[in-house]
Amino acid sequence: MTNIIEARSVTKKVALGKDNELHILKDVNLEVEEGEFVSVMGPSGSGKSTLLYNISGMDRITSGSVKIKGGEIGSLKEEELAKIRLETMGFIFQDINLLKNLSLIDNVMFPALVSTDADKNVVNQKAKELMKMTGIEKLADHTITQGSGGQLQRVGICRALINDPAIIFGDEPTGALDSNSTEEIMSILAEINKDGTTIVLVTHDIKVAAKTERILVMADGNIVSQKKMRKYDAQRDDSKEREESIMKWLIENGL
Ligand SMILES: Nc1ncnc2c1ncn2[C@@H]1O[C@H](COP(=O)(O)OP(=O)(O)OP(=O)(O)O)[C@@H](O)[C@H]1O
Repeated sequence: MTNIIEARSVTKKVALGKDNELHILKDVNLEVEEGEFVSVMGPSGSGKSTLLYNISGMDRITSGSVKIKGGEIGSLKEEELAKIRLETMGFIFQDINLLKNLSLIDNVMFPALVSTDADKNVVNQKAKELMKMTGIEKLADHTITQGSGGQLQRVGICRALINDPAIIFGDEPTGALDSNSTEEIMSILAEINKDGTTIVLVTHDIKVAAKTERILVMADGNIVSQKKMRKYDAQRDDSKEREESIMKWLIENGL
C-alpha cells in the first residue's frame, strides 16, 4: 500500500509573548495509507487540531517533514500549497463556515470555481449529484438559514468533495450534531471512504471513531497509542461491538 500522508519528526511551536514558546507538537511521526479512514482522539489541548492543520498544510510545521502523495509540502510557497490543498484535499469543520450570501448549491460549487477555469455547467451538475448523494438535492436553492445543522454539514461535505479530493480532513465534523445526524454523516463518510477517498478526522466521540479503521490517541503533543480495526461495513451492523472494544481499549491503556 502507498502512503498518501507521511509525517516525520513533526514539531510545532508557537511564540507566546517575547521569550516564551509553546511546544504543541513534539516529534510526531505518522503514516496514512491511501484509502485509509483514520480518527484522532485524545484529551482537550493534546494537539489533535494542530496535527490536522499541520499535516494538511493549513498551517506550517516548525521542523520535520510532511509529504502528501510523496511530495514534500513544507518547502512550498504559499500559492503552491494553496493549489495542492484545493486540488488534493477537502476540509470539513464543526463550524461549517458557509457563505451567507450564496445559495447552498453555490456554496458547494465555490471551491471548484475559484480553483480552476472549470465549466460552470459541469460544476453545477457535479454539485447536484453530490447533493443528491447526500440527500439534500431539494435544498439546492435554499440559503444557510433554511437548513438544519445536519443538512448544513452535508453541504459542507459536498463542498469538500467538489474537487474530487484524494484526502478529506475533518475537525470534529459531527461535534455540533445530534446523534441521528452524526450517524447519517458518518454513513456518508464511510461510503465516500469505500469509494477510495482517504479520510482523517479529529473527534471526541467514540461512536465516530468506531466507524473508522484506525484510531490514533494523542496526549501532550504526540501520538501515544493506536488501534487498528477492520474497515467499518454498515451491512454488518456491529457498531455497538466496535464502540465497546474501543472503550475497553481506552480504559485498559489508561487513556
Ligand atoms: N496559535 C496558537 N497560539 C497559542 N496556543 C495555541 C495555538 N494553537 C494551539 N494552541 C494551544 O496548543 C494546545 C493544543 O491545541 P489543539 O487545538 O491542537 O488541541 P486539541 O487536542 O485539538 O484540543 P480540543 O480537543 O480542545 O480541540 C492547546 O493548549 C492550545 O491552546
